[in-house]
Amino acid sequence: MPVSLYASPPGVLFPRGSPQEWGQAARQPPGLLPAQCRAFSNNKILVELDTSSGVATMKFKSPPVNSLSLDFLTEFCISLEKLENDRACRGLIITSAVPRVFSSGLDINEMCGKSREHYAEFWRAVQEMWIRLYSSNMVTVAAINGSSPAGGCLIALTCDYRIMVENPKYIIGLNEAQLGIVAPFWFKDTFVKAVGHRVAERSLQLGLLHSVPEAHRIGLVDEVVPEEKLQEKAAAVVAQWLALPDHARQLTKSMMRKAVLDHMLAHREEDIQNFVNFISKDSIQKSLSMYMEMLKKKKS
Ligand SMILES: CC/C=C\C/C=C\C/C=C\CCC/C=C/C(=O)SCCNC(=O)CCNC(=O)[C@H](O)C(C)(C)COP(=O)(O)OP(=O)(O)OC[C@H]1O[C@@H](n2cnc3c(N)ncnc32)[C@H](O)[C@@H]1OP(=O)(O)O
Repeated sequence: MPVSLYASPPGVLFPRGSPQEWGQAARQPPGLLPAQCRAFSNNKILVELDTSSGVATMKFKSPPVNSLSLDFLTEFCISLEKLENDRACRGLIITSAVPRVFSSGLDINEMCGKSREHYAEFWRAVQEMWIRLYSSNMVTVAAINGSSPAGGCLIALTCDYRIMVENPKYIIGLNEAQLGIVAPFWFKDTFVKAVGHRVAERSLQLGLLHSVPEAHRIGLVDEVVPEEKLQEKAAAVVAQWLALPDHARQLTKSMMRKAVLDHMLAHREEDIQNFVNFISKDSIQKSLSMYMEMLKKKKS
C-alpha cells in the first residue's frame, strides 16, 4: 500500500477542465496501442501507461516551446493527479514531443500586462505543479530531450532522476536573473539539493544556462545519452528504482524532501503575495517586455 505524507496537498488547484478518460487498448483500432497500454491526452500533454511495467510516459506537446501557461499547468496537474491515483501506475517518465525543446519554462505572457488576480492564480498553479511532482509517490524520471531553461529546469529538478540527450545546442539551468527576475526560494532549494550550495549560488546569481556536459559535471543532470538511447535508458532507470519495495522507497523520498516541502507549504500564501507584488512592478514588467523583444529579434 503506497504511503504518502502529501497525497492531498493543501490548497489543491481546482482544475478548469478534465482530460479524457483513460483510453482502453481494447477499444483502440487494432495496432494503435499494445494490449497492456492505456492512454489519455489533452491539448498539451499525452500520457501512455504500460500496465505491465506500471510505468507511464508523459509527453509535453505544446508547440512551439512547451511554455508553462496556466492552461498547460492545469492540464499537467490533472494528469499527475490521475496517475497518482491509479494503482496500476508506479513510475513516470516525463519527456517532450516537441523537437529540440523540453520546456521553455514559465510562459512569459502569463507574467506580462495581466491583473494581480491573474498573477496570483498563475503562481498558485506553478506552486501546485511543483508540490504534486515533488511529493509524488511515483518514481519520476525526466528524459530531457531538448533545452530546458528556468521553469523547464525546475520540472526536471523536481524529478527523482534526470537523463539528458547529448546535443551541443541544448541548454539547461535557472536563468531567471538574466530576465531581471528572481528564482523564488523553493526553486533555489530544489536546485541546491541537486548541485550543492556553492554551485547553485554562482549559477543562480549569473542566471547561467549550462551546456549538457557542464550540467552533467555539476550534477544538474545525472546522466547523458545519445538521443536514440534516451527512452531505453529512462525505462531501465525506472525499473531499477521500482525493484525496491514501494513503501521503503516512498518513505525515504518523503524523508529526504520533507524539509523543503514543509518550508514551501508553510509559506505558500506569502510566496504568492511576494510574486504578485514583485511581478506587478513597472521595472519588472519592462524587463520582461525587453526580454520578449530580444527573443523575437533573435529569430530575425
Ligand atoms: C527575495 C525574492 C523577492 C521576490 C521574488 C518573488 C517572486 C519571484 C518572481 C518571479 C519568479 C518567476 C520565475 C520564472 C521562471 C521562468 O520559467 S521564466 C521563463 C524563462 N524562460 C526562458 O528564458 C526561455 C526563453 N526561450 C528560449 O530561450 C528559447 O525559446 C528556447 C531555447 C526555449 C527555444 O529556442 P527556439 O527553438 O529557437 O525557439 P524561439 O526562441 O524561436 O521561440 C519560439 C517562440 O516561442 C516564444 N517563447 C519562447 N520561450 C517562451 C516563454 N518562456 N514564454 C513565452 N513565449 C516563449 C518565442 O518568443 C517565440 O515566439 P514567436 O516569435 O514565434 O511569436
